[in-house]
Amino acid sequence: MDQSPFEAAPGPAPAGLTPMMAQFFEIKAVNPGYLLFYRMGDFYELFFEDAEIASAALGIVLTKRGKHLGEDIQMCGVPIHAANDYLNKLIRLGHRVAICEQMEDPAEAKKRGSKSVVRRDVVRLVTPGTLTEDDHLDARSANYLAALAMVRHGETDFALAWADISTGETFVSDLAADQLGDEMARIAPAELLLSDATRAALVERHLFAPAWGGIASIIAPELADSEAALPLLRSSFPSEAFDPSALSRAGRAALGTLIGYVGESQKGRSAPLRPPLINAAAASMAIDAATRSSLELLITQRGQAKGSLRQAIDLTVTAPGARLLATRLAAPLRRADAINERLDAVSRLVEDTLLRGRLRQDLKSAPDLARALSRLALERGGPRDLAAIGKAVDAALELAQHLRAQPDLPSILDSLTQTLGAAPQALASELAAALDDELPLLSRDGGFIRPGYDARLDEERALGRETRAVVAALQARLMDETDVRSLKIKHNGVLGYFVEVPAAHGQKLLEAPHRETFIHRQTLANAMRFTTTELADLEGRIAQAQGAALEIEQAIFTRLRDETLAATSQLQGLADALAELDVTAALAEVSATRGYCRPIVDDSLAFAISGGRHPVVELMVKSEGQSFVANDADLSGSEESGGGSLWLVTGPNMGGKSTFLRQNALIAVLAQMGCYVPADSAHIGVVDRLFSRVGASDDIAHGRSTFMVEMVETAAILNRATRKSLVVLDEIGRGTATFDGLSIAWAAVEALHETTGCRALFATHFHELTSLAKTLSRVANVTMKVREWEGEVVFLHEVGPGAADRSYGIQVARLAGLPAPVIARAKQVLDVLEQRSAGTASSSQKASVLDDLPLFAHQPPPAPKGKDPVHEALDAVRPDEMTPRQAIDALYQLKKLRDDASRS
Ligand SMILES: Nc1ncnc2c1ncn2[C@@H]1O[C@H](COP(=O)(O)OP(=O)(O)OP(=O)(O)O)[C@@H](O)[C@H]1O
Repeated sequence: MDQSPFEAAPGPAPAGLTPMMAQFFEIKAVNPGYLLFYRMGDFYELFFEDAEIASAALGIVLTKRGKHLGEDIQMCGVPIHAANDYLNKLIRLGHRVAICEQMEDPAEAKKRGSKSVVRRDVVRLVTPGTLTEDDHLDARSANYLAALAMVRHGETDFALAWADISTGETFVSDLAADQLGDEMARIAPAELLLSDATRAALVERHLFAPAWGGIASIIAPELADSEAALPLLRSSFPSEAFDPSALSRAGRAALGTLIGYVGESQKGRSAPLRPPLINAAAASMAIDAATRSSLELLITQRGQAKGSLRQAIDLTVTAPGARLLATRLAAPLRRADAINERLDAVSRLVEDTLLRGRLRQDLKSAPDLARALSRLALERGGPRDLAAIGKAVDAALELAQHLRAQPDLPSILDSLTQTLGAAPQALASELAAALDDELPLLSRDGGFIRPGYDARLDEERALGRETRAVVAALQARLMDETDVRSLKIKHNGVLGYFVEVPAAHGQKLLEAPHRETFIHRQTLANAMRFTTTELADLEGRIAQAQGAALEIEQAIFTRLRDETLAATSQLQGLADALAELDVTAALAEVSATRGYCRPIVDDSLAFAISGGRHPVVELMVKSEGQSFVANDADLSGSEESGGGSLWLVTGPNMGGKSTFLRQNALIAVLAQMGCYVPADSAHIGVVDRLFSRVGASDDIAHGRSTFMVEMVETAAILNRATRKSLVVLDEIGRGTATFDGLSIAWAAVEALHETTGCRALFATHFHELTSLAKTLSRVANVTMKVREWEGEVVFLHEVGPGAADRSYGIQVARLAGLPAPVIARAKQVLDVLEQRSAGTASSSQKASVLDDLPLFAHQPPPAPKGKDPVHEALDAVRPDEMTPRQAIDALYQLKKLRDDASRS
């Protein structure tokens, strides 16, 4: 884990150093934990250990530069023009970088004396959570910096503040200890700030997830002081809409930490953070980390986007739209009215294909307004960012026009129309008038202001052009005077303007009379270069005109940037509206083109899906030219009946159990994020918490076996699920001995039914469990149907009532390519085992088949039914009739019986 610059006090620089090294050490000391990119001319150079780390990480050469305390100084460097790529690589590898620039022209430094060092300072700390450049960011994902604070006494233990400084979105939420993991999984920050004390407390309470270690930055405790945070928060969010004193102490501390860190990393430039949204988490469906991973909402369990729900339904056409879609997918709503409002908007665009198409077409031309704005605010933006803002405003106005022409828009579309229609047209017109068609990335490159926009600029440019014409005239004159037809006036970065003649003519210019005019500069193999006083003078004038033009352009850029930033909050609102319209239209597109239906969402305990499909597997199966088999599910219940229903799903491996389980959980997620669902019809009572454990895997890296993981997760479900929750569980208890597993599964089903009353799907290979349907009123058995054909098993992927009588594991093993002799032997063993459990195998049969298999031969017999011997002995005890001696004997006898029983 890295330290941040807040932690260590600057140490003294070692004595006997060159002035430059002294400067290096001084700067390095105030930025511990960062690789120092030390600007030297056209390079960033790294020294000592930084150089070793960077050269290894970047695969660049490690060299030496001078000595320090008798040892070689290790050094490596990256050229300025490629620095962004290298920076990107280092950040991705988990390093943090301090960018140290030259703060003055080397000529200035020289004026102070030949030994004086160019002034340098760190202008920016680059960390995973504080990135803003497009090169460093995934356009379609948010990049959150989070800060976690803890107060020991108070109503809430923890608070989390998080922000994406590339867009300005800011949030703060009070959290109870058991919500921490869920929220961190939802937000998935790139960097987490917390104090050492907070980390220690989390570790002690087993709340510090191992994955957080890789993103944590430890900050000094002062930074997390809730009282010191108040004035900082007031000055950072002057808007009246936000009152920091309304936050909890932990909330203030978390947000204060975040703001302080952002300020420090940006070295005084202020990120355009928006007034924070408070406690937004409470409005969304709780989904814990294991459920997110099991359902593969944003990425698959292998960490890939391909195959995730997000990828399947993301038809957005803009990057901000894609980010919002991911955010909504990660946080489905839990208020029926809010969900229905979203569904109304989607529904309108599902019905109106023409409008949807037109909106999506226009949205395509809307650039990433929020990120452009953020870069401008952080003084990292260029002409292209200004142009992007102008284009986004134009697109917004166009979109508003289409929408305005529609009668009776649903409330969300109506308010989007208002916001889009109010886009600052004057600003966009100004930007369009000022900015040329082709734009450089950086304003310092100049040449981005349209001719005709600024009279003074045009004048300077004309002057530049004129002087260039004068250069051409001078070339013609010199040609005549020297009679060298091949004489040319050229320009390069080193010499500036110069006269060049082929080597054969060089001598001529070195001699009288030309040597009066031509001053020799350079001799090359086949050319000779000269200058003249007139040319030097002209060069000065050209440079001056260029400099003057650039200065005017820079001033115009600054003015346009300031005008744009003055509209920051309006533009941020506009960015939101564009993203929301994109998401709404994209969800409508998915819904309309894939045959999804609008779900009925209310506050009941309904969960009735007819013809449900898995949104991702369906695409996959169809791409292979097959059809997906739709299945119904009905887990509906009511308060009066004691809660929702529980379906026990049995069926062979590969029969489609996992797909069926997951598809129902995904349908709930889609419905509550405000999307249509892959089904013929769906009625869903809002799910407050969703739990899914399908396809549990080992967590060996963290020292937990499959079984342990499964039990920890089952415990979390049984402790946290409510009547309004949806629980989807696959094969609980399979990771341990059969009877243990069965009993745990049995008890879990009973608890879900009797205590929790949630809606649940429970897949199992323990066929014994299906008898629970006889005793528990809201438990029903369903099975994945299969057909046997010529000894082969055919999976129908169809859910029907009833329980499976066998698992077809051996058939699946054969499909998987297990060698024929192993399959044949397995069949033999299975036959005997089945007969034995049915009590029909003869002892000679058992002996002949199983003797070769010690593993099976020694399997313990099932525990005898009826009372256990300890209970029987206890029943027989008559304490009133016993002598003390007999009582002691009886006690010893009981202990022995107990020990015997536990051994057998
Ligand atoms: N409803 C369906 N329609 C068409 N194909 C399906 C359907 N359900 C599942 N499949 C196909 O069957 C494969 C196996 O499904 P799934 O993983 O759900 O089986 P399973 O019963 O959970 O198996 P296991 O118990 O081994 O985990 C899927 O990858 C998919 O290709």
